[in-house]
Amino acid sequence: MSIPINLVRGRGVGSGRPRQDSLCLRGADSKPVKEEPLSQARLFPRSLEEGLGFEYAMFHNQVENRTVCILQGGPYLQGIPGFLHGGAIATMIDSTVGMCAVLTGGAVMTANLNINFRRPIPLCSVVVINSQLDKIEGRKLFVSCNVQSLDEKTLYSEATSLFVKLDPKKTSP
Ligand SMILES: CCCCCCCC(=O)SCCNC(=O)CCNC(=O)[C@H](O)C(C)(C)COP(=O)(O)OP(=O)(O)OC[C@H]1O[C@@H](n2cnc3c(N)ncnc32)[C@H](O)[C@@H]1OP(=O)(O)O
Repeated sequence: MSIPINLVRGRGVGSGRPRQDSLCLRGADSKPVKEEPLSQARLFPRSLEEGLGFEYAMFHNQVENRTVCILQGGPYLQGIPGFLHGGAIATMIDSTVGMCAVLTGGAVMTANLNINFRRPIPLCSVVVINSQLDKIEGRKLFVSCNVQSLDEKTLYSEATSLFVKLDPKKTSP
């Protein structure tokens, strides 16, 4: 039986154009004091020049509630010389499990993200992030993932996450 795999979008999600609906946070307590668009705002993984940062494509399986990301981290994402920065890995893990949660549950936000970094990821290598929805409890979606080499011989990272569906009765971010 063939399983439908939907291409979410090549080279990241979103158009790459600046968003017009962001809020500006000002003041010592960082509370939003005035709503105004940030014309330069753009999706974080899309914020670096092509080929230098996050190069990725995501695929979502609606039947199995799984999202797969093929990722190549470019030279601007270096942490320890020759290897990807842990924050860059966390960004793409959050984005992949987030995509899985959004396509399953709609408007959600990351409430918790736990990552075990098992092996360093060589800069500019291609890795696969496999995520799946584990369970739903009320507004809570639990999504886990692993990061592996293309040949599946190397396990680079594992993560678990909790996403919470936004409550329309509460103030949305
Ligand atoms: C497509 C693109 C994908 C992009 C992916 C990237 C997504 C992101 O990075 S989002 C940015 C990072 N996340 C944030 O900034 C979120 C900040 N946190 C918040 O806004 C809120 O805490 C939010 C929305 C997560 C939950 O708030 P709220 O709706 O008030 O939920 P609340 O009523 O407190 O809790 C709901 C349930 O979740 C549980 N819960 C909430 N937070 C946590 C937590 N951190 N750990 C464990 N459980 C939690 C509560 O215990 C409660 O459980 P139960 O229903 O069993 O009693």
